[in-house]
Amino acid sequence: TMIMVDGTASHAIPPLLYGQMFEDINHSGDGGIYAELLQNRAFQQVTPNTTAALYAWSAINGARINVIADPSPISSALPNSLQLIIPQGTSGQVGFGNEGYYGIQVNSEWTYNASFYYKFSAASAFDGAATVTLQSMGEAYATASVPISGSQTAWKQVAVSLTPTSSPASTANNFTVTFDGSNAAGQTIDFAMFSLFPPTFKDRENGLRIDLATTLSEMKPSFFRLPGGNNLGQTWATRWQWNVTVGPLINRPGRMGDWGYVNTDGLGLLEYMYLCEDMEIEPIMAVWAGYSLNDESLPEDELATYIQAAIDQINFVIGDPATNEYAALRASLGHPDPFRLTYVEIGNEDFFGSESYIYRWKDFAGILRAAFPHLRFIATTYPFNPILNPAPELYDNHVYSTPDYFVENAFYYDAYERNGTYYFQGEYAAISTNAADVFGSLGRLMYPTVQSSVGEAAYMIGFERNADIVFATSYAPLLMNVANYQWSPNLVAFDASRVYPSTSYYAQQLFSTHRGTEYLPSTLPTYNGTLYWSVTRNTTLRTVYIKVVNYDAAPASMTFALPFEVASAGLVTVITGSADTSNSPTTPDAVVPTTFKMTFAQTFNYTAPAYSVSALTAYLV
Ligand SMILES: O=S(=O)(O)O[C@H]1C[C@H](O)[C@@H](O)[C@@H]1CO
Repeated sequence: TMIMVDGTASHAIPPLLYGQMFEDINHSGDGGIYAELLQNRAFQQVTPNTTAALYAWSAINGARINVIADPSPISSALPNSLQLIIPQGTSGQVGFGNEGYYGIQVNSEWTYNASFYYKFSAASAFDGAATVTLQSMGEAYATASVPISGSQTAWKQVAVSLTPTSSPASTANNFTVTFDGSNAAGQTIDFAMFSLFPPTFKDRENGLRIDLATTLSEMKPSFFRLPGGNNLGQTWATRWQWNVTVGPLINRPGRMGDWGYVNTDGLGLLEYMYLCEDMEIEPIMAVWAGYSLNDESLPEDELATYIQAAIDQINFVIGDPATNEYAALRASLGHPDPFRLTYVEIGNEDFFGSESYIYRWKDFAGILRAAFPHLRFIATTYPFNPILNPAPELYDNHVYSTPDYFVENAFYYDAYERNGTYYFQGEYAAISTNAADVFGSLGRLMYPTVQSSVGEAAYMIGFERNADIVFATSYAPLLMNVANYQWSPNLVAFDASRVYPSTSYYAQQLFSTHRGTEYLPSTLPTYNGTLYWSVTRNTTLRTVYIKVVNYDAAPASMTFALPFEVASAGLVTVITGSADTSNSPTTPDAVVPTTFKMTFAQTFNYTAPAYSVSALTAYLV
């Protein structure tokens, strides 16, 4: 294949072309990137006096534990507490433990911060101590003692640091709080708001798990879509409410997320903004827009409260503390300066509720555009279907399908009308090999495969060729706790101690780290073929990037004819492997990018391996 490259750029590569879509699905947040190690730490959204309320907690050595609706709760947001009764006649260490989110990594290089609140519902003469440990099967890796006084009838927070003496390979460890049964016999003690944190990304308080945040950061994304796809809330009752996700953790009630588990909202709006700030990326932030399942959306005359909530949410992020109370709240929480924000999404996948979106978009976009004229608002129905007023400048397209679909549709955006509308490919992934049952189980992928990642890459070549109208793209979903997930495949899998970047993660990383600032037209790939390429240039770095995608089972020989000179010394980074290969916990590095030196000339040859994604880097002379 002979490819002629044009030296005149046709369009810029927009700054946000590659980024990340986040929502708390598959324990992406709680039990994932949010670094809290204890599951069900505050008994949020559980029914007292049930076994389920004790999820992840267990009694030790004869203790009796129960989640109660506390008559004097730690806060109105956290009505439940854990009541411990130490029966008469017990001896040894008696108390309770937490198993974490399917394990707890114990690392002797880390100092852990543990804390909890306690009170005695009735004053007692008890004057002793709680032993706090990180342990497995009775072997304590870290131990600390906390004075506990029976005179403490009001809630009191206690904190200890734990430094393990070894790093067990297994993550089957527990956080425990116990008492010496002999001298604590007969005591009843209430507990609330437990927390156990390891060191965090950029040392941020209430922050992020370092290995996961680092992996995401190393993909060099430019944006972070939050707080969700579906987890924005598909019903009024379960909607995400920004204002109850900020401030002290004991004031955050949490909510039942859209994926079947309680969201603590410890990863709240301010934490999301710090994530963006610490990863030097900008948010694409959604506001809940009155959508309900089965199109039982809020009627137009009930929207005002939620439009105001959206205004307040935006002001919390970018408002002036001198003039806006929610911006002042941000300042009081330690961040007086506004955060970066350009893009605000109105709802999520409102094509499921497009009839009501006609008025919901009209009112949300109309009022928010007037309130924030410099922000850009994204519609989430199908483009121009239905027709919306005011006309959206931006649409968020989502597509999940087979690897073949992405190859067959590599020219999807070439056919789009250029009419001043720009597109966010906010969610896409090859999720199944079975076109007849994409969302079902037949052919569904557990992890991305070389074939699915190469298929996606063909589609991504189309993003660059059409970056005059495609301004942002992100694979979805981003994260998956392999111990408890609701959706597969995902970009990055993880367990309690390890991160497993997928073949699609490496493809995303390859495109994102070889972006260029402008697109150079070239001979068009064959429509519905197996070989795709794009040429971009970074005028500042004086580099030329050529991405090549070969979806064929055979290598592809190519000749590129450049209209300018390049240095002979260049590089090529390749991702390749057999079609069905995945990176997984059992084969974490089955496919990783490899980089080679490559000799360039104004006309040069390149052979793309079978099933491969390549990024060639040449240097202008
Ligand atoms: O069942 S779907 O609608 O396909 O769910 C998808 C679309 C939604 O925005 C996101 O939350 C979810 C997984 O990424």
